[in-house]
Amino acid sequence: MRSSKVIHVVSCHAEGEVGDVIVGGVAPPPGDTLWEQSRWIARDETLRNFMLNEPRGGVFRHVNLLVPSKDPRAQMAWIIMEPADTPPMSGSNSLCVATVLLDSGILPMTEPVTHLVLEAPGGLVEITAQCRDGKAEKVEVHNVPSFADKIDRWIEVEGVGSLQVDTAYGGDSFVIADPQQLGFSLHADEAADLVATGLKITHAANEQLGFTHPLNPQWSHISFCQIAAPVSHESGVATATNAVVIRPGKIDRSPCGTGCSARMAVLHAKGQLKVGEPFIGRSIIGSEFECRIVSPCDIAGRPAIIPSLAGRAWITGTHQHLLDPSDPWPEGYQLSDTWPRDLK
Ligand SMILES: O=C(O)[C@H]1NCC[C@@H]1O
Repeated sequence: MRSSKVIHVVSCHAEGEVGDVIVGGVAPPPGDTLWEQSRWIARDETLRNFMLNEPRGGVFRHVNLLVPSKDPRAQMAWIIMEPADTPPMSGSNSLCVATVLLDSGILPMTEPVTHLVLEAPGGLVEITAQCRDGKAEKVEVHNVPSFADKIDRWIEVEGVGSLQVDTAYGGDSFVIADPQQLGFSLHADEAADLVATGLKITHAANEQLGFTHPLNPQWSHISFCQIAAPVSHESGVATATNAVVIRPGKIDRSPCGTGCSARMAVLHAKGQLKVGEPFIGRSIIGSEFECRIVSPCDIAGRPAIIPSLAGRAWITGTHQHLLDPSDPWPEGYQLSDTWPRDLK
C-alpha cells in the first residue's frame, strides 16, 4: 500500500443525514478568520473534490473539517463542505461534529451534561449535550441569528406557474414553499419529484427574489428549497414535516436544522410561533428535531431570532482515505446519473 495523503475521518449521521468529520490529515487552510478559511476551501476545491466526488464521496455526503478556533470563546471550529456549497452553518453537520468531538474523546465529555462553544464559518454556536455512558445522546444547538427575508412573495416557476413563497436565513438561505400548492403530501415515495420541483423553485427564487446576508454580503444566493407542510398541533406542540431540497439534487434526510431555524423565523414574523414555544421539525424519513426560539434579536437593524434545535447523531465508522500517486483521478469525478446538473 502507498499513498500521497491519508485523511482520517469519523463518519456520522444526524437523524439520517450524513455528516462525516475529518479528524486528522489535513492542515488548517490559510485565512485570518474562519469565514476566510472556508472561502479558501471553496475556491481551492482540492479537498472538496477529493472527499465529496466519487469514488470517495457522492451527492449524499457532507464532510466537516475540524480546525482550531479563531474565536477564543470556542473550543473548536469546523468548516462544512456540502455537495454544492461551503456554507456558513449547518444544523445536521453541527450535531455530527459535536457528537464526534465528544464520543471519540477529542474534547472532554462531562456527564450528564457537556457544554461547548463551537465556531462555524457563520458564527459561534452553543452546544448542550446530554451525555451518558460515554455517548452524547442528544445535542442541542443554539444557532446563529436567523431572520425572515421576504414574506408572501409570488414567483413564476417553470412547470408550476405562480407560487407564493417566503425566503429566510437560518444559518443558510432558504426559499420556503407550501406542498399543498404543489400537490405534494411529503411522503418518501415523492422524493425524486420533490427534488425536481424544489430545484426549479430554488432557481426561480434566486432569479426573481435573490438573497444577500446583511452582515456577510458574500453569502448572496438562496441555497435550498424547503417544501414545508402547514403547522399542525400534535399533543399541543407545533409540528411540521418538511422536505429540504439540496442542490444538485437530494432531499435532506434530517429535518434540516438551518431549515427549521429559517422556518421558525418566518413563523415568528407572521405571529404564528412565540418565543420559547416548542416546535418540532419532522423529516421525510420521520426523524425529528426539537426546536424553539430562544430569544428575539436584531441583525443589522432587522428583527431576528436565536433559534435552538436538538437532535441525535450516531457514529457509523472510521475511514482512512488514501490517494495512490498513480490514480489518474486524484480529485475524483461527477457524472450526471447520480450527481444531477442543476435543473432550471
Ligand atoms: O441541518 C441542516 O441545516 C442541513 N442538513 C444538510 C443540509 C443543511 O446544511
